[in-house]
Formats: sequence, C-alpha cells, structure tokens
Amino acid sequence: MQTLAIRGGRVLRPDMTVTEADVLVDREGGDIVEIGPDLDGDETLDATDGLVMPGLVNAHTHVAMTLLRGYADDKPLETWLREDIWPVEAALEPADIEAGAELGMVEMIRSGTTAFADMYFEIDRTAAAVDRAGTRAVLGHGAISAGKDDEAARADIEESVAMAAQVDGAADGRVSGAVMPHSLTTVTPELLEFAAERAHEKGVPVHYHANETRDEVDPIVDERDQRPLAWARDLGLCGNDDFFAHGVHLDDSEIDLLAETGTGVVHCPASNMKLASGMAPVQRLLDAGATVGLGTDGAASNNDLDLFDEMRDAAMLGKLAADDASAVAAPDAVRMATAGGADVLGLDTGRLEPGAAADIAVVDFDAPHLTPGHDLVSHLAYAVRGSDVRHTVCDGDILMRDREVLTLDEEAVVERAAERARALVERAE
Ligand SMILES: N[C@@H](CCSC[C@H]1O[C@@H](n2cnc3c(=O)[nH]cnc32)[C@H](O)[C@@H]1O)C(=O)O
Ligand SMILES: [Zn+2]
Repeated sequence: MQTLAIRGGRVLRPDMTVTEADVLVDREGGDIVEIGPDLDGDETLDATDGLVMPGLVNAHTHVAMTLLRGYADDKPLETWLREDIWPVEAALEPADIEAGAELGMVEMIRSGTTAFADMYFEIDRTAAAVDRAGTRAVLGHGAISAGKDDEAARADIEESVAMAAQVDGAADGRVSGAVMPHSLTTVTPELLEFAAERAHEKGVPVHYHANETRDEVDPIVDERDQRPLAWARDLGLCGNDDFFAHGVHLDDSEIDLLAETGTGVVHCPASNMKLASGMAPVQRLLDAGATVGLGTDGAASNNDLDLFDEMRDAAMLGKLAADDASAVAAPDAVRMATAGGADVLGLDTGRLEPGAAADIAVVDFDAPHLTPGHDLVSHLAYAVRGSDVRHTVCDGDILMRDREVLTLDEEAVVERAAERARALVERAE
C-alpha cells in the first residue's frame, strides 16, 4: 500500500469538533486509513498551522460558464437567461466546454473543492477535464423543451439519458452520470415524467432547477392548484437519489415532502441574491431533516466557484430569511458544504473518517484574517477564503501542493479559457 500522511495539523471531525491529529491515506485505494497521532506515510503533506477538512462539495454548478463570468450581470433570471446567456450559449463549441471546465477545475482545486455536480452541454468534454484535473463529479446534459418542437424536445431528454450512461464511471470511476431536465417550467410535464422514468430505469439520479423564482412557482400553483414539488413528486422527480437546485420559494408542505422523500436540495445563496430570486428557508429545511447541500450555480451568476464564499452567504442569508441571528450557524454552513453536499450527491466524501474517500482540503490558518483562531469552524464559515487552501487531495491523489496545482498547467488553462471566451462572444454577436 502506497500511503500519504497529512501531518502536523488539526482535523475537522464529522461532528464539527477539531482535534490535533494526522491523517493517513491509502493512495491506491483512494480512502482514509487512519486518523490519529504520529502517522507516517510514504509521502507527506505538511499541515502545520493548518486545518485538515473534507474536500468541499459544490452540489450545483454549470462549470463551463466560467467563460461567461461577467458577461451579463445585474438582471433578473428570465431576462438574463433569455436575452444574454442562451443566445451566447448557442454559439458554444465542444472545445469551449473543455476550456471553461478546466478553468473551473483550477478554480475549484485552488479553493478546496474536490467534487461537484454539473448541468451543461457536451458533458463528455467536462468528463475529460475532470479526468485530467483529478476531481470528482456528477455530470448531466441539461435538456430543455422551451423553444423546441415536441420531437426535438424529446430527443434532448434522450440525449441526457444517453450522455448519463456514457459518462458514468469515467475518470477511473470519479465521474457518475445523471439525467438533468433543466427545470419544472422549461421542460414539458410529459418530458419531465419521461426523464424521471428513464433515469430510474438506468439507476441514475434526476437533477433539475426548481422553485428558484416566484415567476416559476406561481404559474404552477395557478394552473395545477398544487405546490411545484408536490407536482414534481407525482411526476417521479423526488426520489431519494434525486436532487434539485434552489428551492428558494418553498412552503411547509414542500419542506416536509423533501424531508420525507430524501430529495436533495442544493442551496445557491450567491446566485439567489445576485438574481434577486429570494431567500431560501434553509433553517426550516435543516430543522425538518432535509438533505441540504451548497452550490455556487454557474460563475455567470455568482461570480466565482469559491464555496467558502458560499458558506458565508448561506449563513448570512439564512439568518435574514429566518429573522434570527442564531439560524444557519457556522457548523450548519460547513456541514452543508461538506457532508450535506456529499449526501445530496450520494458520494462517500464530505466526512473525514477511516474508510471514507480521501477527498481532503488543508486550510492554512497562518494568516492575519484568520487570527486569533478562537473557533476554527467559525473561521471556516465566516473568515476563510478559497485562497487560504494550501493543499487539495482527491481520491488519494494530490491535486494541489503548497498552492501549486499539480494536475493541470494553470497558466495554459487560464490563457486558453480567456482566448476561447473572447472568440465565443465574437461569434455570438
Ligand atoms: N440543452 C440545454 C442546455 C441546458 S444546460 C443548463 C442551463 O442552465 C442555465 N442556467 C444557469 N444558471 C441558471 C439558473 O440559476 N437557473 C436556471 N438556469 C440556469 C445555463 O445557462 C444553461 O443554459 C439547451 O439546449 O439550452
Ligand atoms: Zn443552475
């Protein structure tokens, strides 16, 4: 067994306590062997002054949208999608997806994110980028009916089913597939039901956007006299493995339904604030026992992929939403970004314990803004930035050592992405 020892630091435990310990990793098996004092390995990562924590899980993003970062800002969702984003996305080429995904991957590795769920186009290109980067992902082709005839809309769902099967198991098993109908309002009811059926036949999850804005919720309630997620459950979209993004506008009956069915909810606070979508009832979801993760959404509505930002946003917005400063406390925010996200995606990550996947971030606390360090969990939620991450490990492999990304050539990735983004916008205009 080839081992890696992460030595000299403190360790964040699944119960959110912090203890001094080393972590021993089986590099080939890709899992954690032991956590305890004085562990030696074939190779060592120095965690002095650091906190060893689970790699963060970005449970909803559109990673190649890094190319559209700052392309169109300060607009509500409908306008933003229809007038700006969808027209430029129509000019995307497969090589753009790969370049944008690699840029996103560098950003994630730098900020300690080791796993993500992605809904986008040409997902075999994203899978190739994940393979090179060494991260872990649940990938799906986003299928949409809006603007398409029945046949084309059905073919788009079929494409999503076929792509889920195609990417499943890629990157030495670090990639899994999901069927991803875009949302409850942009895919026809027949096709939502069809997507759920086909996904469950294949044994893969369904992932979609739901209850993001009032404009999405009200028409469903008016037309069906039913809450959107009750309707979604009737369509087969609320299985234990299924998950959706946003859930900003949820009533108590939907919150109970989500907890009962085990449907994963991905809270995207920055996107919700930026698009003025509203405040998700996160504390109520947690109180009900729902499975809640955090997502950045795409970099065009955030505008970065830093989950430490997202933790802080989740804690702050959660308090405003609940009108209660004790709501969404620091440990809750950290849990959502780690174990919560892993539970949403069905991954064996997000908790540092023997037998779990060796997906790990080491945060450097030797910094003025992280001093004096009364409470490291508080710092994680409120004071740490992605750039404080010193090492990133996924599946037992070192993706970043001493802030140097090892799996991708960062300079080349940044240059190619900037070039492809410029050419994309020129083609679209
Ligand atoms: N095959 C589809 C692509 C859907 S991919 C996922 C889509 O979600 C879009 N998207 C990004 N952020 C959000 C959001 O917050 N809500 C809804 N859609 C979003 C994104 O721009 C992309 O078009 C098509 O033909 O258009
Ligand atoms: Zn989204």
